Amino acid sequence: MKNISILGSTGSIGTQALEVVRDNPDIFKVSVLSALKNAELLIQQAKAFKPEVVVICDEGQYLHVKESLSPSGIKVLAGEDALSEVAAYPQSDIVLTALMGSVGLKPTIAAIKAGKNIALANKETLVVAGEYITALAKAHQVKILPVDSEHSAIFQCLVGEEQNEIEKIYLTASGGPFIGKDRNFLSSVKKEQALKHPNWVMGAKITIDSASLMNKGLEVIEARWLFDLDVDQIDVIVHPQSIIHSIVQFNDGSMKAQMGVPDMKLPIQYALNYPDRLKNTFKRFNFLDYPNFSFQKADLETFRNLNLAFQSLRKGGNMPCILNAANEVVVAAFLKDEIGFLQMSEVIEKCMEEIGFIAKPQLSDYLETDKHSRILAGELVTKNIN
Ligand SMILES: NC(=O)C1=CN([C@@H]2O[C@H](COP(=O)(O)OP(=O)(O)OC[C@H]3O[C@@H](n4cnc5c(N)ncnc54)[C@H](OP(=O)(O)O)[C@@H]3O)[C@@H](O)[C@H]2O)C=CC1
Ligand SMILES: CC(=O)[C@@H](O)[C@H](O)COP(=O)(O)O
Ligand SMILES: [Mn+2]
Repeated sequence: MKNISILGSTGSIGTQALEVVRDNPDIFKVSVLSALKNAELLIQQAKAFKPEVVVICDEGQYLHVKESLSPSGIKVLAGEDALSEVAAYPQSDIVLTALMGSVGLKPTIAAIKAGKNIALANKETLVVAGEYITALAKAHQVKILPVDSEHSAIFQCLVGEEQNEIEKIYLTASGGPFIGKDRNFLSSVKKEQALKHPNWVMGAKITIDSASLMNKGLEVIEARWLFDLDVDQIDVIVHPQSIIHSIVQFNDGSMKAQMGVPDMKLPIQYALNYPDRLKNTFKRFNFLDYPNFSFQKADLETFRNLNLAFQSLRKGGNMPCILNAANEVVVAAFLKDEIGFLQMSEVIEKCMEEIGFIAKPQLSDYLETDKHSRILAGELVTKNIN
């Protein structure tokens, strides 16, 4: 039996992970669940899956969750710091980081230090501090098992290829809802349009990131650290069907791709039960449903975020951390109709120009950079509103 902690259990990845657990009661048991503010769903999940402890980060809802769960004997903790406490929960074998944003960094560090393997959905952690996290995982001999569909694809392609050299990888991108659109069109798009991802149903933040191609930018940085690649070994190819989840090209030119219908339950299940595959009833791919696969170049002129992410990775140091923090602020602002779609890149670029560059950041530098970039991005958003 594998004991799983799910940080962010009420979100898109968290709820799908619980479906995987529900379908495999002899294999998985839940130790920890957490939510930011969705107390009702957290209570419902706790009653159904009977973890030992739950965290409600919004402290104002602590009493409600505590009272609702008191007959069950489930321990209830509140506040963001409690995430790091439960990430190190002794009974758990693996921590699924399904939190949204750089808030995932500290609990991931706590889990690694406690020797837990990480099923990593929270890509922002590797974007912010990839060098630090991968070195820490190595030092503590813990595995970082990718959940992100593209990285799970690469990871699966690399099984049995440990001795072989990767020439490059291709991360596939759907292109999002605005594929083929120009900047004139993008200047007036609203969140309702941006939230309509063509192939995946996901949380709001990552869905906006997909629409702006920032998601692919974050994934390029995530791949650099997960697979120890040079930035020039990572390419993005737009594949609107999202069937081929990503591709590895080896040094003999041979390419391996992993494919299947878009369904995050598969990479979640693969990470949680790695290295063994589990039989399931997920929808199977049918070639005849897809007579045409297509591929195209990513439009980096129109979708500047992807370019900014590449630039940040080339520059290194705390630059991806600046990019990520600014992006989290502008996406939240766009979701509140406070700024336009194209202005998101403008604010991020300004933060990358103005926040102090640190070539070799320590953990404290990442935390400070995250804070400063958020403040500046917030000011730039406010200036834009007034
Ligand atoms: N959804 C997907 O298909 C994919 C997601 N990912 C990555 O996985 C991560 C999660 O994505 P997704 O599930 O879509 O996101 P959601 O927004 O659907 O869920 C986020 C979860 O984290 C909690 N949460 C959000 N903010 C905070 C915070 N500040 N403090 C504590 N808890 C918080 C939410 O609680 P509450 O519900 O109470 O708000 C919820 O449980 C992201 O990093 C995303 O990029 C990667 C690949 C695919
Ligand atoms: C499901 C998943 O892994 C997402 O990150 C997905 O890749 C988003 O799609 P695009 O960013 O390619 O539009
Ligand atoms: Mn992805």
